[in-house]
Amino acid sequence: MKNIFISGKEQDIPAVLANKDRRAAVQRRLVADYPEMTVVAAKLNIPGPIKNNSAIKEFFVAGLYQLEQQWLQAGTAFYQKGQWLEAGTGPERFYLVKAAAPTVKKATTAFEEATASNRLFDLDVLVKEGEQVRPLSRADSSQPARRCFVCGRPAKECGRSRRHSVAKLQAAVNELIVGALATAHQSVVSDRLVQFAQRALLYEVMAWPKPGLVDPVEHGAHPDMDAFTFINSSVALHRYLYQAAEVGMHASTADYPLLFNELREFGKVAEQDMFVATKGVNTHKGAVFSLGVLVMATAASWHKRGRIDLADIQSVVKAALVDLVKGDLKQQPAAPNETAGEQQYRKYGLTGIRGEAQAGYPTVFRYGLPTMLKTAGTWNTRIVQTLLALARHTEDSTLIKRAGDLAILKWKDQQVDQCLAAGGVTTAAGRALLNDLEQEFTRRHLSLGGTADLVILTVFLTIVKEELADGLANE
Ligand SMILES: CC(C)(COP(=O)(O)OP(=O)(O)OC[C@H]1O[C@@H](n2cnc3c(N)ncnc32)[C@H](O[C@H]2O[C@H](COP(=O)(O)OP(=O)(O)OP(=O)(O)O)[C@@H](O)[C@H]2O)[C@@H]1O)[C@@H](O)C(=O)NCCC(=O)NCCS
Ligand SMILES: Nc1ncnc2[nH]cnc12
Repeated sequence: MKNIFISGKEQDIPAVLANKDRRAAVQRRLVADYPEMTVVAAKLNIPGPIKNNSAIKEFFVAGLYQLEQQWLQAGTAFYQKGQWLEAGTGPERFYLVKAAAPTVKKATTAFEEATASNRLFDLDVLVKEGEQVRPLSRADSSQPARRCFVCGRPAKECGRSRRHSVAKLQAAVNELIVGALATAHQSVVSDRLVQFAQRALLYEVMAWPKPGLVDPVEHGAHPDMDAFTFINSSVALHRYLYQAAEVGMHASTADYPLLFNELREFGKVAEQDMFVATKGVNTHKGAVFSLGVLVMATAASWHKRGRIDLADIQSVVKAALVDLVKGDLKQQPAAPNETAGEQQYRKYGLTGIRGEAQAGYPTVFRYGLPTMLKTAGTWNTRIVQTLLALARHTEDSTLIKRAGDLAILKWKDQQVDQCLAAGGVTTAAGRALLNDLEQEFTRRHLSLGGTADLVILTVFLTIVKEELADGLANE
């Protein structure tokens, strides 16, 4: 296990005593200046000479975030009134809370007792007694005394008798902080994956020109939606994307097909959320499925490896979807509300999005990602160039459905080849061809809806690689 105590500046007794005086002065001033509020002084009990470093500071801030959530949820008004995060003597923060001191004390004690690592917090609730300011004790409100985080006996007993060596105390604190930070990192990574996924949804619709797709300039191939419909849809998927990240992040089993079944139930609700947000228009049906799968797989892979590894993310997808085609698509007579994907499987044997997904999105990994990673310039340039690369290699079931004929794939490939040969979006000649093609798709009511989903997945993985790969390694 990592040892957090290898860094940090050792403190001597005079430094600790001087800090105690400084704290007492601040507390006296706050209590005098804000008589209508209760003052809370937050610090940590860190035994030994090292009392602050980046891990200790991060632990302190993450813990107090939980305390603040607790107050917010209880409807308790509060605000911060100064903090010393960098102090060598340990991080400290002061709060003003709009509630009676005994009520605040109950809440802070509950926080200190909520988890093993929260026992390291020392939250003083200050009251005025005559001219003196003193912290309320747990005994004042008949609450159980603080317990030692090494042996569970009353902490005062262990402290007075110096029952445990500094090395032993530090080892216990180390274990608590390392464990708590690993949990905090999980929720930071989940939050970031959700942000990346929503950025991917929004970046894709922003890029222009995109033949057969909605962009901010034109949406002739999709008259029932525009860029604003996509904003509504992307925002509505927030809760689902977080659920997808959490399913992967807390995977207690490598039974990935089971995780996929769990995700799919959330996905069905998300699809309904999307239809409510778009007033019945299908903006992101394919993306709900595919982006949910990738967010879950990225979280599960990070949880397993403690770092970002694109090849491993792909193998988690393959493991999770191992039975998708067999389970979803069966050769059977046409059903009344058959989807385009089901119909194309029955008529042509095409496995569509399910086949692509089950194989671990090979089109994204083989064509999308390499193009996006090597294309320089703005996101617009990278996305449109990637759209072309993906379109060239995708059997887009939305395109086939709109054309009603498989021959459309050959025509699409020829058009894309011409654009790419002219440099795609990176040259004036390529852009002219792209503009013409956008008009042609509109005129013929053709769509590249399935390819758009693969663009979204590629943007997501690119952001994961470029913004998460080097940060937040889960040590
Ligand atoms: C597995 C599902 C995706 C379900 O598939 P389903 O059988 O319901 O539908 P499919 O027809 O197979 O395709 C679904 C969407 O997948 C996208 N897609 C198609 N081909 C590919 C491909 N090769 N690679 C990647 N993605 C692909 C495509 O989505 C885009 O197109 C949408 C616009 O198309 P459309 O709705 O047809 O709209 P219009 O053409 O405008 O309609 P008309 O005007 O003609 O009426 C756009 O939204 C893009 O996203 C396909 O649409 C999954 O949904 C599923 O499992 N469903 C079952 C329920 C469930 O479990 N849901 C939860 C999922 S976690
Ligand atoms: N920009 C877009 N236009 C049409 N369908 C899409 N599905 C996902 N993105 C899309």
